[in-house]
Amino acid sequence: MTTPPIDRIRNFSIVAHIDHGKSTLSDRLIQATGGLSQREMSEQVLDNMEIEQERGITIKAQTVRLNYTARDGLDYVLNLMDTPGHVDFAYEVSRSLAACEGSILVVDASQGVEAQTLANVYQAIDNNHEIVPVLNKIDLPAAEPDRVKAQIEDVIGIDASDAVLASAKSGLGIEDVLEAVVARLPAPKGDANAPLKAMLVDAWYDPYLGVVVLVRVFDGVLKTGMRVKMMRNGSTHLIDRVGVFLPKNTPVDQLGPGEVGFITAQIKEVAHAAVGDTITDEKKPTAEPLKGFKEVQSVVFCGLFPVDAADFEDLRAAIGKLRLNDASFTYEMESSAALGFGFRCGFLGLLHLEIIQERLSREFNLDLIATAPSVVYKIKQRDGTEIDLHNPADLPDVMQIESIAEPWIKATILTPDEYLGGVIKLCQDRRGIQSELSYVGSRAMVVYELPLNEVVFDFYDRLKSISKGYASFDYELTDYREGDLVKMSILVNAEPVDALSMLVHRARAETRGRGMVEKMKELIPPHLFQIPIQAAIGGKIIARETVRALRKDVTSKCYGGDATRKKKLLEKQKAGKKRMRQFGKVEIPQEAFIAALKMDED
Ligand SMILES: Nc1nc2c(ncn2[C@@H]2O[C@H](COP(=O)(O)OP(=O)(O)OP(=O)(O)O)[C@@H](O)[C@H]2O)c(=O)[nH]1
Repeated sequence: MTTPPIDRIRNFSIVAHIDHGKSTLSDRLIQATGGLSQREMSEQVLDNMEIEQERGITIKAQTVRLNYTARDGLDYVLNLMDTPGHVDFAYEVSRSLAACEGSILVVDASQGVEAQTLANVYQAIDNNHEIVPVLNKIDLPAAEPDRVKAQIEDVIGIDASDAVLASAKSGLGIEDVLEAVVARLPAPKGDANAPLKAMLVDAWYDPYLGVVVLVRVFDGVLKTGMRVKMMRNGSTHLIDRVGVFLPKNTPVDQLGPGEVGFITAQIKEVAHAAVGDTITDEKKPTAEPLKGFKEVQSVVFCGLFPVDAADFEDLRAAIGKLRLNDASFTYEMESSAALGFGFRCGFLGLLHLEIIQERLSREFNLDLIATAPSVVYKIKQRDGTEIDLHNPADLPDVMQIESIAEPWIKATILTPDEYLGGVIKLCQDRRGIQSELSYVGSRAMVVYELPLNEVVFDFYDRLKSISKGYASFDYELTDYREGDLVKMSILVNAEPVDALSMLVHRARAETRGRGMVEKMKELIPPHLFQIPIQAAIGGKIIARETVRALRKDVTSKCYGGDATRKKKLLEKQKAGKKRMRQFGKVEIPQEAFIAALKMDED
């Protein structure tokens, strides 16, 4: 395969809200350009991780090279860069966008513009992208292309008069999309004779190829046998393979300016290939790296402990494996008085946390207890030092603390008008400060400043239930603000359960404390003695419930002497016990840890 002339290359990504049809459209584009047979089409190609398919969301950016003969009779190479749709992976989105010259904006013609559409399309505009709006799902009776066109112009401020009408499902308008990419998106620019300058767009571990690095070449040429240097960490590597995805990986001789493809270079760990880094020729390096490299930082932390302490080594191995393929996930060992040995893990956001947790239990068969998710607090101490606190259990003595600051976000929520009241109440309850309220057709758009701490627990679930699933939500971190934050402990039978301690705002402590002890009361089974459950700030009890004493004997239900039935019940009880945790004299079921953190606030 030879290098295409640069003016016949188009690099583009697709930005869309979840469910508006990005994956279906991508598959159609691949099919229409001959990359896939009908049979291969039956499985969506770009979303290839099991959880991605189940949840229908895209996590890792992938890319495909499409060979397209346009209506002008010329052959083009179109590189479609897939981007993750969720805010947790915003940095990966921004790198993918920086590797392209244009975007297709997919909007569901029956739904219209959503919060994530806005966030993603503004990012594309910031990257100077030319944007082709595509109204998808026009096969639906509820499709209103004219209204949605007007909405795109109103809200986003881009010309939508020549938006492409398409149905990724029926295949309608797919060729128009390809023609629009060729005609309306600019070709890349670059100098083949300049020193190599390529962007590391993504990296992942492949069981056959090892660490695979997705690159976009800006200047110069990448070839097998070259020694390259990662400009940021200074490491050098011998390139042993250069290729493109068609979508199957296919070797090529070289990648020139404007091209997108992959390399392998016997890199040991994905963590050694930092997204956003500049790759150059070791012998003839470029003078300046590409700008905008950013270290990805964990935003949400939580502890993960095996339910059965004997599984600790398995957990260590599983976490190590996941980390091989996900450099944005961090961990270190942690020990808890209540839960024994486990790991303190850092995530990009809540969805990322849930995905990792789910993979650990599903792919590695581990029963885990997750502690309350926590954000990173900045603590100023009286002696003038500052610390970043990842774990509420490590909070220094109050006497040493000068102030505590917490991260705040700017949240954009779009909701049908009838749920606006509920949405506003939720934001107010979570210490939100309203900064904008406007209408986009019949939908309201509210922008709130919110403490991230109030969002990490169950904000998203609450928002979905208040709006019957119709509200959409997006956020970005803005700043750190000092707050009146206190550490709340939960005591079960007078013993603090460290895994449940958390920092809360003083004004919210009582509500949250009461919610937690009520939930715990429902979930802790009666024992032979009564069990007080308390929430406390320092020595002060702010909420209390009691689990009444009861003799628990499951076999009392079977009168008569059926010995096998009795034995079965006892076995069941034993299996149930394995999912319990012993705290002093009290056993707490695993679900209680998660449920205690979810609040009903109606
Ligand atoms: N009626 C109709 N349904 C469509 C069309 N395109 C996609 N869908 C359906 O809409 C749903 C979402 O489509 P996806 O392609 O998975 O959406 P997505 O935007 O990739 O979602 P993420 O991967 O989460 O970003 C699926 O059930 C599709 O079958 C279309 O043109 N018409």
